[in-house]
Amino acid sequence: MSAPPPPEAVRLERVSKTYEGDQPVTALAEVDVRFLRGTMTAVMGPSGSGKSTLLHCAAGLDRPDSGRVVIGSTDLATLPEKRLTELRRDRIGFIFQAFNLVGALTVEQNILLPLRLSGRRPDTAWLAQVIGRVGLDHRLGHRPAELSGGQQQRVAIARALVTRPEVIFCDEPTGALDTQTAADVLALLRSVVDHFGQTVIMVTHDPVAASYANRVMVLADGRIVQDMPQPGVRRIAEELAMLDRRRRQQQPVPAREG
Ligand SMILES: Nc1ncnc2c1ncn2[C@@H]1O[C@H](COP(=O)(O)OP(=O)(O)OP(=O)(O)O)[C@@H](O)[C@H]1O
Repeated sequence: MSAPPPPEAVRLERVSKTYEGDQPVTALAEVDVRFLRGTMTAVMGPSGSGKSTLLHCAAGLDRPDSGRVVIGSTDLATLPEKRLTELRRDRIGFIFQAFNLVGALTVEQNILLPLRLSGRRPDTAWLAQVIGRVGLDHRLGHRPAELSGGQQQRVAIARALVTRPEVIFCDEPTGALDTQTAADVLALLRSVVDHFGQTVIMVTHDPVAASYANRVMVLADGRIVQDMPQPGVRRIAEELAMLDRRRRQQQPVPAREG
């Protein structure tokens, strides 16, 4: 019998990343973190604190200098480039601020693209469920340019869900949207966690967006300095303001314990 899957969808163990150059920058410094299955985590922190680097290393888009990234039971360091590409295609979903839809394809073709690229047939029942959930039933034949920003982001979410990925990485998924549309998209992401048991890891600057998450992590200078279970908007805003004050006074920010 094979071992049961680990409770976490993604695990980072002492992950470090330095960008070399005239003045090397340590973007991540021995980051240890686990993201449990069926949860939504917001990753926050000031500009340059390492959020995108963490997301890219965790998603296998970039390799850390040291430490391990494990998705499910797969240690990414053990995979050659081709297998890593396949893993990203088959087991991970991406939702970015720029929707990255293909303009020449219809909504339906965009949603099905990841399956086409991996030569897999769509599971029609699942596809119908995903399209229904994102509310795009009546838009399948349209091209992205004919849709609003919120609708385009819904297409990107459906495209990220169609392969039933183990984890969905989002980078400012609501950055380009107005308040109401952002709220709709966040509620949708929340519902895919609650209804489909997906794992969502979302980088955001917005305390309101972060308040949809089960957990909010704050990075500063490449380290996790705060890790809060279900904080409200007010607590998140206070933490960020305190961090900002400390940075302006050039006080060191203590790393979280544990
Ligand atoms: N390709 C690169 N070459 C050199 N330095 C880089 C590179 N990418 C990122 N950095 C540096 O690493 C640090 C962390 O960058 P990162 O993009 O992860 O931060 P971030 O928290 O996502 O910032 P933002 O909120 O502004 O997007 C920053 O100091 C940045 O300047």
